[in-house]
Amino acid sequence: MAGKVKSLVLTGYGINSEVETAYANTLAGADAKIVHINDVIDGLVKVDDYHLLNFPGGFSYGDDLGSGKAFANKVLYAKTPTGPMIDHIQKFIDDGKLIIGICNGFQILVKMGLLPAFDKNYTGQTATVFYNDKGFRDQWVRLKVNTESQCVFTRGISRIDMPVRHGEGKFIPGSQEVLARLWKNGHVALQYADSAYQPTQQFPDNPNGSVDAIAGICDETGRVFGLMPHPEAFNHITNHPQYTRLREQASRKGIALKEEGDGIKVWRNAVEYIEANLL
Ligand SMILES: NC(=O)CC[C@H](N)C(=O)O
Repeated sequence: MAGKVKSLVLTGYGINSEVETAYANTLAGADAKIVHINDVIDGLVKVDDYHLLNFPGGFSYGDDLGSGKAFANKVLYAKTPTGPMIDHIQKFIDDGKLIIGICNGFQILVKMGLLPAFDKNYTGQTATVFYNDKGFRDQWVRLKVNTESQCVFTRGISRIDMPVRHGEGKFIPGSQEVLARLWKNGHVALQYADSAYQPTQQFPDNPNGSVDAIAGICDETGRVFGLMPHPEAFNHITNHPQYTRLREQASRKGIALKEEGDGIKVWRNAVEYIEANLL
């Protein structure tokens, strides 16, 4: 293995999860750097120098114009000294690199048109993430992973728990055709699930009313991934609301509970992929 996985965590006005997201990257073995989007636009930092690009959660630009919309437009229309920022992102994807968008980051990717993306066409919005059916939600959710999906970040995971904290997480594809293609092409990666880890439309297991209980999707390469729940917020087993029960169950069985939270697996998968394919 030559060198270390380099991960860029974008921040900007109103983003609030960049430190946790960088920490998750670090736990998974990446070298993470938090960078303000304006430093990328000014050419002080080049996305090209990194392998993994993180769009973290938050309330960018106060959620004005709809969550993520202003930040998305900034990425779409900003010019760096070496050309439009979006061209650098397109090159990043073409070079086989990885992008993850979490919560506000997912909203940004959707509103930029990076997700959903078909036929490697990353322009034009084909879905939205709209107001939750029942207002802002701050809770843990169970997620069923679509093991048929090519998503690199969810490899080897069949179910996972994570918290959500958002008011605009209702994923709505722009048409039935978009929804059908998401399923047919293995783009649906995560669905909100009930206690048997079956996908559900029932509140609060499905916290926002997302169509087909969709909580996360990827593109056709499996290297661009976005999700509403926060994997970075499950970095240690004690984050889990059932932690004491899990600890008792484990001690009854005489097994040691592993310390690391399941959310870190998402970045471990990314790091493993980059080490195998890009270093
Ligand atoms: N935690 C977040 O990233 C929140 C996203 C967005 N501000 C919303 O409320 O929907």
